[in-house]
Amino acid sequence: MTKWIRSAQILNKSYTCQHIQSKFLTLGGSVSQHFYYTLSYKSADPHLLTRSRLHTYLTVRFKWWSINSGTFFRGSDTIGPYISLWSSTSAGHNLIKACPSRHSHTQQQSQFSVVCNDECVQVSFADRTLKIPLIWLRDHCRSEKFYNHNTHQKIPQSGLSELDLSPAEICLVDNNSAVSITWKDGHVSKFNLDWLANNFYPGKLVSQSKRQYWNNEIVLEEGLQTVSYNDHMTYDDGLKKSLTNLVKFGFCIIEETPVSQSATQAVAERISYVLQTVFGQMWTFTSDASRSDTAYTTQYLGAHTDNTYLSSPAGVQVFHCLKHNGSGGETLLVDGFKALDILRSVDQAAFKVLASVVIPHEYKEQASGNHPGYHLYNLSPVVTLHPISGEYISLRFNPYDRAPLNTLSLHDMTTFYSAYDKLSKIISNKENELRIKLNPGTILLIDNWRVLHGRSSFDGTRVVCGCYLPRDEWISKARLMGLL
Ligand SMILES: C[N+](C)(C)CCCC[C@H](N)C(=O)O
Ligand SMILES: O=C(O)CCC(=O)C(=O)O
Repeated sequence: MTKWIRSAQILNKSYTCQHIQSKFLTLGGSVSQHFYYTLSYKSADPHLLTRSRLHTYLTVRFKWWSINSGTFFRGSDTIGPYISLWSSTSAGHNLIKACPSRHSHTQQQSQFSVVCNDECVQVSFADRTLKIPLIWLRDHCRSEKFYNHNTHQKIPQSGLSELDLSPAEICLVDNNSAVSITWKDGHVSKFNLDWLANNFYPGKLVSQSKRQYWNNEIVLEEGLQTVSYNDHMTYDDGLKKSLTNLVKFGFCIIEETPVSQSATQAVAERISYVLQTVFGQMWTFTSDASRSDTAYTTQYLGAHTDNTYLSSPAGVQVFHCLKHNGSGGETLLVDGFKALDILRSVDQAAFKVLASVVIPHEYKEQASGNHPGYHLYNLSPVVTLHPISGEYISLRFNPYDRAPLNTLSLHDMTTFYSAYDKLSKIISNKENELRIKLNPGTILLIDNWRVLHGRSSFDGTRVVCGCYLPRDEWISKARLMGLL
């Protein structure tokens, strides 16, 4: 069992080297003759010491060593802009942060420190600290022995949980931009620190930082961002702007498009292939009651998301109004993630209910003509969150397509209806609703996992075409364009 020397916790106080050495001795450590010490004087971390508080400090060079095994464990003093060392003692966990001796690299480098004990490696950056379990690091080794860089696939290791994963050695390499771990079986794993920051949770909440939640006022203040058909179809920058809007607002508008289903298909296929669903690939609908759905009427449709009865709802819904010679028929849009933010702020318990209970949705249609008949049915939570970051992944909200509720206990039923009603009220609040009249030549693409859509009732002849795009495809396209 490796036990590490631990040092005094140094936070916004001034210490002399003697005090620290005595601290070491009381914690059962021993101090080598090379022991000199410089306190950190530059950091984004408000807890760390600032130059103004520093008086006379010796420079400390230290080596990590294990008391029991007696072997040197080189955590060299070139570790980042400051040095951290700790050990698990009865005194509990203390951590020292200090910048290296004057001989080390400049302070401009990103502020980080790397600390290891026998369970995890702690990487402290200026804005966050990641405690990364050693088993995770071994599992994510990117050496050619355990990872195929041509196929971007792992070469699986078995029995990780039975291995002794306390490292034989750990040190910073590649000009302190990577950490190298030598395992007891002799295998060496190297991890770029930026890669760790980007791939270990609590990870970067990229899409939340790239998303702008909106209500009516915010989105109109921002101004409706549109992209011309020509730009969308001709230039990658045009496509990138469309996808940027889709990521940021959860919808995007393409203008000056030819008024046809084929042009609508071309706009959609610039992003990904078109999904085949019970409504076909490209669909055109009007108020002829030809299908078993309210969309095929002139009635008002409250804001909802589509395909809640599918195990994976369409990622994007595309609408293009080809013709309307009457009144009404405005498209309603609501940012579902803004609505969830509002619910969470006013009633955290209700939010948690909708992120935990599972409810059924269905699509039922009798066989007729060239339709074989359908009964699509799916169980899912109203809200899906990332299990670690808490980031919103999807909102499934369609009061029209809810199937008989048979998934809740009597107690849970009351809390569910109360929570669902609260979310419904937020969604139907006009302050959260954007109304757009889709005229021929304007195509609307909606992130169906985030933004709800509906329409006001209408009269006259109204013909709308569109399609569904798969979630994974458009997200992949946005990721490849650096938008996520
Ligand atoms: C879009 N199109 C008119 C073809 C079909 C509409 C189906 C709507 C269905 N209630 C759902 O939420 O999925
Ligand atoms: O008719 C419209 O504009 C919208 C119809 C709708 O909400 C749907 O097809 O899901």
